[in-house]
Amino acid sequence: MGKEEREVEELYERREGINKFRLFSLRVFSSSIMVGICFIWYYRIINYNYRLLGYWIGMFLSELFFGLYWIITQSVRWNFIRFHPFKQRLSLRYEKKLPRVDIFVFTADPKMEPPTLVMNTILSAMSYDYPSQKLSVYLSDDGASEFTFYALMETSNFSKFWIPFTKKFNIEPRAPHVYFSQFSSSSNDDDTEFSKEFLAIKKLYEEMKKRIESCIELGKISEETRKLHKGFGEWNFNIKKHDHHSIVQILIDGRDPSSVDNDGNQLPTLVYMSREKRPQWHHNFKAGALNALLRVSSEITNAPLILSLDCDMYSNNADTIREILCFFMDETRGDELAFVQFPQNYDNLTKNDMYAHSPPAINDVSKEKNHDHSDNSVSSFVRDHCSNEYWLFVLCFKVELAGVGGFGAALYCGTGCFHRRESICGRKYFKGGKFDWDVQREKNAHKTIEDMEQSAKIIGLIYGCPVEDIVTGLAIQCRGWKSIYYNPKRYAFVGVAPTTLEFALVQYKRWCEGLSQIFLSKYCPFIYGHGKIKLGAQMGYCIYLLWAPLSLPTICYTVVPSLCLLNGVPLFPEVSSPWFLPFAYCFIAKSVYSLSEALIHGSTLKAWWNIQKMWLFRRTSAFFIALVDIIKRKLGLSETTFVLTDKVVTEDILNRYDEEVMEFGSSNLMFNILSTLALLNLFCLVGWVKKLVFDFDSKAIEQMIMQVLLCGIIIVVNLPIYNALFIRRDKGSIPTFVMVKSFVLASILCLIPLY
Ligand SMILES: O=c1ccn([C@@H]2O[C@H](COP(=O)(O)OP(=O)(O)O[C@H]3O[C@H](CO)[C@@H](O)[C@H](O)[C@H]3O)[C@@H](O)[C@H]2O)c(=O)[nH]1
Ligand SMILES: [Mn+2]
Repeated sequence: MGKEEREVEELYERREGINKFRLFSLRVFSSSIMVGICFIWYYRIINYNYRLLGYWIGMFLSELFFGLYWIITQSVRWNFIRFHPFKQRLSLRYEKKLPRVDIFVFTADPKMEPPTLVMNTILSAMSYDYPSQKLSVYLSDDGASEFTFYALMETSNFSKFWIPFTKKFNIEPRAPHVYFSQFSSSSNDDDTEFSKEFLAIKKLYEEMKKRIESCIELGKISEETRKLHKGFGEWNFNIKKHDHHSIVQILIDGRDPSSVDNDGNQLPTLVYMSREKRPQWHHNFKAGALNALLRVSSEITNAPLILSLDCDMYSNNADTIREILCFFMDETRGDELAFVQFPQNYDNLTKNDMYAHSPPAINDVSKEKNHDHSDNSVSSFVRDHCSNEYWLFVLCFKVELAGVGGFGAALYCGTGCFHRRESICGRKYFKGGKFDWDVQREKNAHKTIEDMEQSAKIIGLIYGCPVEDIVTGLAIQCRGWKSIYYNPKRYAFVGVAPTTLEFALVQYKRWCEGLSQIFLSKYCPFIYGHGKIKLGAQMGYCIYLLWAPLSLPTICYTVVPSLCLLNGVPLFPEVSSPWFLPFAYCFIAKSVYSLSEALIHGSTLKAWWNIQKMWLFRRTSAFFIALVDIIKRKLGLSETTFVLTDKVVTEDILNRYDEEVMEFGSSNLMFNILSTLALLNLFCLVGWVKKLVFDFDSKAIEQMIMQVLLCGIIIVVNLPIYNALFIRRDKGSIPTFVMVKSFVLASILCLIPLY
């Protein structure tokens, strides 16, 4: 048994005992919450309130929705699968037969996504620890920017130095910018071979960066530079971002024996593409770009495996391709696998992850003892019915994604995903269909670069794949394929998370909108997936697809109890009543456990708090606006948009981000909603206290205690908003007219009589 296999074995043994006990106690706990929920429903029904019919219905529907949603989220909590690749076995058995891999990188705007950022991703992709002649990197540029093309040309030259350097010294990560910022100097031993080469390559990189940046600053590319590559000729025509012909430029031809790096090794193929766009055609955003690259790459390299990456997602582990091949080439289960999705990780998170981009990850290995190494496959596949993170069910992304993965139906999330070309291009899976990794390139063997560029431009008008990432993944699964969610200890890909609250919410709004569209379309997992994927997986999908309607009960719960508090109407049982117990139990049990698990996993109290806070903000603002937009689109009043996440911000904003001060400095409608809700709750609690001072009534306190607590918690969650409204004076505070609007709105809501 090799070292890596032994390690896995040991981990399994250690967990065995704990696991059984934990599984049992988790089931008991889950059931107890379910009982609590049923009591809450029952309480609400028997306490029918005809005087406040509207509010009563609101509360009842909210509690019903929360309860049902909770059941749906349970589907993914018992069913984890851990995957373990055995790279040594792979190399021993298949080193000669490794398949070719095409890597797609997407960029859309040279201002919001600076070319140097994109080039770091490209360079990390070019230097995978994998035979270069089997690797091709494609850049799709939806910005149709000459600067991006120029940057790619510079990159193709720099890669001749960079790739051999990374491989010779086996460095990580292989994105030069990140690498140099992590290892700023090699000062201690100044004349080793490494430090000499380190300094030389660093200098080369910095020079290249300077050339690219000064060119962008200048706003044009000099005539001398333009002479260096025929590709610049494409920009001799009138090119606008959304109105231009198709551009395909092969910067490095992997077949050409003279395309070698400084050590004489073959370079990977490198291609620039900007698909044709016309104002009258819908370009379908990133999905359109992906389809265009599918067609272009099928003409040029046609590799059986595809990795798609956002421009800011650099590769953080040079072994990743070999690891996922252990799954794809697995002798027993490999043939049914369509894609392997990695989680999104970020390297610009603050200490307590202020915007809750990345909840705690699954990082332990536990399982039942039914794993099987005896089949001697190149990967091991372990079913695991619970995980430490079970309790983080205050909507922990990674638990849920891993849980859906447990049904063999991991979601395709758009980036950091390896696809089998066949499956993404629409083929159905059929049992026993053996797959040939050795697809020949002979189709193109005798073509010149020019021929290939020409034919690649005209291929494929057909939209084989539906527009959305998630829906594409679902469709693939419904064609019989399986997928894996793989979360290795060392991050495979690392990207840039939004650094302002606005962008953080805008991103969620876009996701939420797309996801709900799926639910309402013919792709609704319960209908489309019926009989094709497991019920658990259908429910797993719906955890996300139901985000938009989730906004309504949440808003109801932040508004109605508080307004009723102000008007002296009790909505919940009083403390001395036995009905108080289920409410208190559900709330406290969930919070205490999620908190303690977060702490056990090395997360901070503040980080846990930030997760709770951000989910309230997302649900009440982003998801609500998304819901409104969905309804508008259904009525034909608006169109789908894709608001790109800005990857650069001013220094001012960055400083506040590093200090974990929330950034509101914009008049986005979402901030209106957030501050209105915050003020409303403040007014209600203050109004109630005022009444109490004038007219003390201990019965009223007892009846209202739950509403007071709820209102109080909402106020505490909203502290950063009051701060941004009244105290802060920097550019990140809430603009005055947003404040005035919210103030007026909250006051009106408070003044309306309940009945
Ligand atoms: O018309 C477009 C719009 C976007 N992109 C690219 O798509 C990627 C994602 O865009 P970004 O603004 O960074 O959005 P995020 O919210 O960070 O992206 C997440 O959400 C998207 C779906 O909403 C997924 O496609 C992404 O993979 C996922 O990382 C970037 O590389 C863009 O260059 C295009 O190529 N063309
Ligand atoms: Mn992004």
